[in-house]
Amino acid sequence: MLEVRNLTKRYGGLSAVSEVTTTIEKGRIHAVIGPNGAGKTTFFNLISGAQRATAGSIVFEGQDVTGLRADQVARLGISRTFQTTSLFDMASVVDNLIVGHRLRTRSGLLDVLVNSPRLRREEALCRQKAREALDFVGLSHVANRMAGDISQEERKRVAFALAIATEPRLVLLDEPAGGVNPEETVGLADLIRKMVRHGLTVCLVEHKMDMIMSLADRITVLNYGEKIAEGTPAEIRANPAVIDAYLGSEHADV
Ligand SMILES: Nc1ncnc2c1ncn2[C@@H]1O[C@H](COP(=O)(O)OP(=O)(O)OP(=O)(O)O)[C@@H](O)[C@H]1O
Repeated sequence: MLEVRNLTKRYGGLSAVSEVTTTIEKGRIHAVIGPNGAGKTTFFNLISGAQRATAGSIVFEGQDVTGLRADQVARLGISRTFQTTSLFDMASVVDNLIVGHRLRTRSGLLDVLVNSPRLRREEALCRQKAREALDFVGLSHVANRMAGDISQEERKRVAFALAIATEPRLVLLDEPAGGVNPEETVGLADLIRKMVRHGLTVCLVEHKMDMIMSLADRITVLNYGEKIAEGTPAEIRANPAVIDAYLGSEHADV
């Protein structure tokens, strides 16, 4: 589904991502792990079009998407979440979703000024999509709550809803279980499995090893921007290069 070849991002002398080649298979859960500063977020930024690669290529469903802008990548069917979810705290959860969705739809300023039929159609569609997405992530009951009043775990679920509201085929989740307790982590892992059952492909960055090891079909390990290992959770757990990389960091819990 996604073919990444020799992907590289350099900042002056530092390679945040260096010659990374990997394939994300359709209908799977693919995890990207690595110690702090390994290049995981930069890798996501490159795929989602938030940053431009210095070298290498990214091909999504046969189409070269290298160098496309984030909105173009989103329209082609790749969406993402961020480590921290920025919401409008004084607006309702459902309105946050509508705004998030509208940012990726097509009405221009002119449509807004003349309240065009297209705008009204899009508004109705956005509201429906927002409701569907909230229902999917199990948040219908907080739809009308102010976003500032919901829990960290519910914010994580809103992030998922924002990502799926645009009907992507590939979703990139950046630390989907960051800052939530173990019980909530299990709930979020279940939600990720549900996304895959509904036809989505998921790639995630996460520090919580228990979650990754039970959830991922395949794991790519980055260290100092380079891919040092790739395989099933069992293969990764037994890989000496991975153990070395983690022992040299604060995360010695592979
Ligand atoms: N805009 C930038 N300018 C310069 N260096 C950067 C920039 N963004 C990231 N880096 C560097 O690139 C490397 C990779 O950073 P990145 O944030 O991708 O790592 P990460 O694996 O996501 O880390 P973490 O697990 O802490 O989120 C780090 O050394 C970081 O300092």
